[in-house]
Amino acid sequence: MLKAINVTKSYSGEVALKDVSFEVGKGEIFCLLGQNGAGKTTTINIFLGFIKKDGGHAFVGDKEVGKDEINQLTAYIPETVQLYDNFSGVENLNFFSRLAGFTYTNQELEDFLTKIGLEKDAQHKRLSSYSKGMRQKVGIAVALAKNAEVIFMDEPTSGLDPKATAEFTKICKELAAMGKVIFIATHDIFNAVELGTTIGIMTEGELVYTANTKTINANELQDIYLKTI
Ligand SMILES: Nc1ncnc2c1ncn2[C@@H]1O[C@H](COP(=O)(O)OP(=O)(O)OP(=O)(O)O)[C@@H](O)[C@H]1O
Repeated sequence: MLKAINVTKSYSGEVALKDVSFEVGKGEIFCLLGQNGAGKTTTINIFLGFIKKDGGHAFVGDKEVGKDEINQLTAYIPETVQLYDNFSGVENLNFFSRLAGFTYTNQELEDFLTKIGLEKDAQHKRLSSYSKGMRQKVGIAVALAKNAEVIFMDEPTSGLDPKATAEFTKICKELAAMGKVIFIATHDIFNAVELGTTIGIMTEGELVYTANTKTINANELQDIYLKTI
C-alpha cells in the first residue's frame, strides 16, 4: 500500500535520505524512530508531495508520488493540528471535509467525531477551549471524513498526557483494523512498541533497522536504538 524504493533526498548537497526502502501494508502501523534530523519528516513530506525526492520511487497503492494524483488518498496529522479556533469541532470538520470535496450532514459529522472519541458535549464547543489531544481527534476525524487510505502523523504523542496517549493508541488501532495504513514519525519508543506493527529506526537518512513488534519488546528496542544512533 505504501512503498518506498531507494528514495534519496539532499538539501543543498547535504544528504537527508539515503536509499530508503520500506513497505507498509493495509492495516499496518509503521512507527519510524530516529534522532532529530534523522530524516523522518523528510520521508513523510516526500509522500505527501510537499517536497520532491531526488531519486527512487514512492508509491501510495498503485499511484506513484510525483507522477499521479495522491492527495485524495493521504491525510496528514502534524504535531500541532492547525484548525480554526473560532469554529467548533463540528464546524472545523465540516470546513475541512468540504475542502477535500466531501459534504456531510450535521449528524454524520457528529458521528465521525464520536467515532474517534470526542465527547458529545465538546463537539459544538469552540476549538480555543480544546486540549491538544482533542484537536488531534478532530484532525483524525478529518482524515476519516476525507476517506484517506494512508494517514501520516508526526510526533503524535508529544505533549499528550498518559490518558490522551492511551486514547490515541486505541484510535490508531481502530483505524488500522478498518484497513487504514498508518505511518508515524516518533521519538516515543515505548508507545511505538505498544502501537506499531512494524518499527523502523532511521539514522542520518538511512533506515538502519526494521522489526515486527511481535518479535521485540520496548527494552530490547531501546537497547538497539541507542546502539544505532
Ligand atoms: N527545508 C530544508 N532545508 C534544508 N535542510 C533541511 C530542510 N528540511 C530538513 N533539512 C535537513 O534534513 C535532515 C533531515 O531533517 P528531518 O526534518 O527530515 O529530520 P527529522 O528526523 O524529522 O527530525 P525531527 O525529529 O527533529 O523532526 C536534517 O539534517 C535537516 O537539517
